[in-house]
Amino acid sequence: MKAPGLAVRDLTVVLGRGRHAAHVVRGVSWSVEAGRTLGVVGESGSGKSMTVLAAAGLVPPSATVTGSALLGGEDLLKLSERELRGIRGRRLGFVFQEPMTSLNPLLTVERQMTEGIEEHLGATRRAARSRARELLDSVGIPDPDRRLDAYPHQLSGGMRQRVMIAIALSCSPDVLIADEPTTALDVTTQAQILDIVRERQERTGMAVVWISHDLAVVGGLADDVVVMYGGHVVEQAPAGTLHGAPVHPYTRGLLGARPVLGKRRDQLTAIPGTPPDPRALPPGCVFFDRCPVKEDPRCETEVPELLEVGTRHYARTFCPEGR
Ligand SMILES: Nc1ncnc2c1ncn2[C@@H]1O[C@H](COP(=O)(O)OP(=O)(O)OP(=O)(O)O)[C@@H](O)[C@H]1O
Repeated sequence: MKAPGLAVRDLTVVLGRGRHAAHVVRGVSWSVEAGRTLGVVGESGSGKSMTVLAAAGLVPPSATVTGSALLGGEDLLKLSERELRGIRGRRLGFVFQEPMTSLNPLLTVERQMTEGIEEHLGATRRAARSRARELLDSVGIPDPDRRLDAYPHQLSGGMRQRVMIAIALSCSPDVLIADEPTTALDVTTQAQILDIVRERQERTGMAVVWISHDLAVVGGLADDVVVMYGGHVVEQAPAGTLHGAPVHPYTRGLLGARPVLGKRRDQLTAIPGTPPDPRALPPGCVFFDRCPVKEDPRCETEVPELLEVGTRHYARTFCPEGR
């Protein structure tokens, strides 16, 4: 049977209440099928992480979440915490940017890896250790037996991230959620980690949601890309379309800010200004303050809808460019 993908539908996350409520995810819909990769890009604070955390029931207690998050036919938002615990780590694997915050510094690599394998797959301690050894080997960790007995601080950053990936893959999840997993790593380790995920995906048909602030990284590995800004999806398209024919002024800005050969990152022209405060969103287009176009009288007063602008291509703007 084909493994199920993940779909979020009209997902909204509000943190806090009343006048100070922060609207951090606003009616977000996307889906990723088995064997496919969805890239989610946007600047820091655009709501990328909160969307997937909400889908997995990992939001702060002050959060109100509405909409749905379907894993196969099952709406994760309707499940109890206990049911979700059985799904996280087993059917949904997570890898975060900084493994030091996700790994427990007091437990050996072995313990952190075998816990989930024992709990979710019902393996014995011995079988779990053997599986953990295989997994470390499969993510390119040399001398896995020695690493199993190590504590996280005894490993390099790249190795810790490989351990995180091994843990995320340990129960063969239907969906891997990779939240900026390679941002802190050198380019060679980044490429190796992308390869590990891709190879696993080809073998098992796992769906992948790859979150990044870097459109160039995501463009190279995703089938489809969602661009988020101020809690909204502002553009969504197959990766090739998004790179070749972006229409939202924000996406066009992001692509302009992409590093090019021979240019250092700090020489790039970033989009001037800062993203909106989710506690005080503008009444019109969420990108209004920073938009170099804003030529439609509605830009300042009306929130544009996400409309179809091409084949499987959607944009939320009154000022589509480059068409
Ligand atoms: N635990 C929290 N408590 C309060 N506010 C939060 C919490 N986590 C995130 N936020 C806020 O929610 C908004 C969306 O954050 P989110 O982490 O989803 O953004 P992001 O696009 O993933 O950014 P980054 O790339 O920095 O992770 C931001 O304004 C952030 O400040």
